[in-house]
Amino acid sequence: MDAVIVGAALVRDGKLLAQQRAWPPHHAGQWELPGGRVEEGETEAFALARECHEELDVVVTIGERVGPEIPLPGGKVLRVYSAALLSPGDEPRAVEHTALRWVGHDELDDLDWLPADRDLLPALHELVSAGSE
Ligand SMILES: Nc1nc2c([nH]c(=O)n2[C@H]2C[C@H](O)[C@@H](COP(=O)(O)OP(=O)(O)OP(=O)(O)O)O2)c(=O)[nH]1
Repeated sequence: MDAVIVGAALVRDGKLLAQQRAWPPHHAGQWELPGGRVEEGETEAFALARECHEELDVVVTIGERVGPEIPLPGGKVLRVYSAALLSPGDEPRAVEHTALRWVGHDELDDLDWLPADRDLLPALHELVSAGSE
C-alpha cells in the first residue's frame, strides 16, 4: 500500500493551528499541518494522535476526514482529519518545528504552505469558518 501521511486540522476559537517546517532545507520555512506517516499496525487516528503528541506535546481527539485525499511525491498520499485538544486549556508547543501559529480564516491564504496543503485550503476555509460560528 502507498504510504499514508495523516494531517491534523486542529481548530480552536475559529483558528487553525499551522506549524512551520525546520527541515528539509527546501521546505524549511514553509507551513504544514501537524502530522506524519502512519506506521505499520497503526490506525490513521492513532498515528495522528501520536504525531500530535510528539510534535505539539498535547493530547488530541480525532474527528472526521477533511477535504480530498492529496497525492504526494513518491507515491504517498495525504489525508487530513479534524482534531481538537482534549483539554482546551492546553497550549501546544513547537517540539520539532520552527514555529506554531493559530491562523484565522482571513489569514489562511497568506501563509507559504507546502504545495499539497494549498490544495486543501478550500476545505480548511470551510472548517475554520464553521468553527468560528
Ligand atoms: N505532517 C505533514 N506532512 C505533510 C503535510 N503536507 C505535506 O505535503 N506533507 C508531506 C511532507 C513529508 O514529505 C511527508 C510527511 O513527513 P513528516 O516528516 O512529517 O513525517 P514523519 O514524521 O512520519 O517522517 P518520515 O518517517 O516520513 O520521514 O508529508 C502536512 O500538512 N503535514
